[in-house]
Formats: sequence, structure tokens, C-alpha cells
Amino acid sequence: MLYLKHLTYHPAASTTAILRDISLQLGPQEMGLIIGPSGSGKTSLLELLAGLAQPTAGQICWRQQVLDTEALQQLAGLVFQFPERHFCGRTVLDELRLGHPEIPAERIHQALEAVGLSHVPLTAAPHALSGGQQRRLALAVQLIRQPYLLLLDEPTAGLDWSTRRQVVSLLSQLKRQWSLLVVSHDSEDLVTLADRCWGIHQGQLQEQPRFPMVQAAS
Ligand SMILES: Nc1ncnc2c1ncn2[C@@H]1O[C@H](COP(=O)(O)OP(=O)(O)OP(=O)(O)O)[C@@H](O)[C@H]1O
Repeated sequence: MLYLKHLTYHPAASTTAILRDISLQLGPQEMGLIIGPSGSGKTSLLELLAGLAQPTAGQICWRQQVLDTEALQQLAGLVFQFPERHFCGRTVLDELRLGHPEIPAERIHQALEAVGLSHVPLTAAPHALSGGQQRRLALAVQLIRQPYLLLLDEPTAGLDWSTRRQVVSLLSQLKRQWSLLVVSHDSEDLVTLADRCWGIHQGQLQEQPRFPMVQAAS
């Protein structure tokens, strides 16, 4: 269970706090969805949760334990917006092994299986995969590290309708095993999957009732 307790983030380069007094809870096998406009603080929140930045105040806890940035880097796997732009492996295998050359073949196959890519040759070039396959590969890159929490920044951005459906269907499968926290500027694709929804505006989070949003989206 993930707990954020009164999290505030005010980096020195910003005149105001980017995130203010954020509290939330997310259970195992739950998907949380945070919806907010550009500049509202969504990516910054994921960066704190991935241990890439240090909160100014507040705590991030997993079960009863307060986590520092190092522990968060182990716990969470962050898939950036447009992750395919950051691929730097020559092959699918290179991409999966980047930074973890010791990972056994079995873990590689498990990760590819979890994202429905087990049929793709390990020698294929990541940039030669379809848009949906590239998003799947980006998820596999994180799953291979065996995180407890998957953080996804705009997972369906820039995809056509049918590829978006594929990604949404994959997330519904991953939710059975992992806790997922997804941020997006639009709720349309993802709201039906979400167990909990929040709106974020100018760094402030507000829990939103899920059912009216599901009806509005359908
Ligand atoms: N380290 C930093 N120092 C100063 N300002 C920052 C820093 N990180 C983010 N910001 C600012 O904080 C605000 C929130 O940024 P963030 O990227 O978290 O928003 P976002 O909701 O993810 O936006 P988008 O949907 O456009 O990616 C922006 O105005 C951004 O310029």
C-alpha cells in the first residue's frame, strides 16, 4: 500500500511550490489516475515517487515504512511520456538489459510475456517495432526490474485509437499484479480502469468520484 502524506515540492528554481500538501493512498492491484492540465505538476509528482527528486516536505510510505529516494528507485518503475524517444539499445535485448547486463534470460522472457511481446525477436531493433509494441517494450524495461509500483506518464499520448485500446487492455492486465499510478491530461481512455481518481490543479490534488466520470466518458 502506497501512502503519500502531506507532500510538498518547491524546487529552488521555482518561485512557488509545484506540489502542495498532497496526500493519497493506493492499494495493491489498484490503479490510481491523476488528471490535470499541462503544468499542473503531474510529471513532478511521478518524479518524486520514482526517487528522482526530493520532496521539500511530507512523506512517501510503502506499508508502514517511510521511503527515501534510494528506496523509491527500487520500489517504483517510471515509464516516461513518449518512452520510445529514449530507447537507446540496438536490439530489444539490449534495451531490456541496459544497466542490468546480469539479468537472466528467464526474467527477460517473463517481462516480455507480461506485456504480450514474447513473439517479438530479441534481435529486432526497438525503432522497427510498431507504436503499440514500443510502448509495451517500455513497460517491459521497467517490469524486468521487478518494481512494486508502476508509474506511467501519459501512457496513451500520441497513439492512434486502436493502439490506445491495446495499451489500455495491457494496463488492465498489469493491474492484476502491480499497483499502477497513471497521470494524464485527459481521462477518456483510462478512467474505466481506474479504481481511484484525482484531479490536480496548480499542484493541489483533489479526489474525484469515479462513477460520474465513467458515465461522462461512456
Ligand atoms: N525543477 C524544477 N524547477 C523549476 N520549475 C519546475 C521544475 N520542475 C517542474 N517545474 C515547473 O513546474 C510546473 C509543473 O511541471 P510538470 O512537468 O510537473 O507539469 P505537468 O502537469 O506534468 O505538465 P505536462 O502535462 O505539460 O507535462 C511547470 O510549470 C514546470 O515548468
